[in-house]
Amino acid sequence: MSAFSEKLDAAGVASILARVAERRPRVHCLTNTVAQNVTANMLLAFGAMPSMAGHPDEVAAVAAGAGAILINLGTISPEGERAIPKLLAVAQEHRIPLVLDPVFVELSPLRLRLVGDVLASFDVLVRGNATEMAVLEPLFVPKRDIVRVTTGAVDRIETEGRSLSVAHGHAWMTKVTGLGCASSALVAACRAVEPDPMIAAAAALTAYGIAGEIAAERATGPGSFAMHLIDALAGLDEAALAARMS
Ligand SMILES: Nc1ncnc2c1ncn2[C@@H]1O[C@H](COP(=O)(O)OP(=O)(O)OP(=O)(O)O)[C@@H](O)[C@H]1O
Ligand SMILES: Cc1ncsc1CCO
Ligand SMILES: [Mg+2]
Repeated sequence: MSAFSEKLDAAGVASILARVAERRPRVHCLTNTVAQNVTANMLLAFGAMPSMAGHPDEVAAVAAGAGAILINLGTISPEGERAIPKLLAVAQEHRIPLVLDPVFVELSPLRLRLVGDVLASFDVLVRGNATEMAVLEPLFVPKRDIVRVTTGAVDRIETEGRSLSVAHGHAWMTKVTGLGCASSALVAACRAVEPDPMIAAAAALTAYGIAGEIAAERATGPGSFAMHLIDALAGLDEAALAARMS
């Protein structure tokens, strides 16, 4: 069956951003040591609230009140490995949506096993780059209803029978570490306020990509781009979205 291709307009993106700004959802992030800071700052610029606790004996308590949970395997440690089943249990118990970022799953059997554990869980969306998502293709075959988000020059958002694409962003987004990890956190923030995970992912990546385009016009290289990206995301409004989505 061919996927029905959908489109989200500026008003649709703006309404999800407005919900984030109004409800300020907390996104609990079990994420890597490289991307923690940029992820937390990007969530704040977006109007969401980051929490990054990772101790396996407290992570369930901290995550229990979150609007969404992000699991990122980038620098997975033995402690992080112990925290993952706690997060899956709390997500299940409190019906908290999950976003999985399978960083470098192509590099180790441990990561592939952990991805399998997370995919067996309730309401999970996967966001990775093209290499990561290609490696996971066999795991998705029996679970076609999982929402799969593959980022790159054009982001593809897919699930059984539906697809969306987002063609915004700038190549400098690949020259600052952790900006993919931060995109997964923004998807989680939108998922916290939007029940349709496909629309949530499209809104987050459209806003992020347009902020990237605005930042690139103000920056002189990857370093200043990172700073301007945070500012542009914080200043995004419906007029700026509409001007670049037409
Ligand atoms: N060539 C490009 N042009 C425009 N935008 C891009 C390009 N490549 C990536 N992006 C954007 O950059 C963001 C991060 O995507 P990317 O696929 O680079 O993540 P990643 O590989 O997981 O990154 P990292 O591992 O460094 O965190 C996405 O919002 C995506 O749309
Ligand atoms: C460089 C790097 N190594 C592990 S996680 C990470 C951040 C980008 O995914
Ligand atoms: Mg990545």
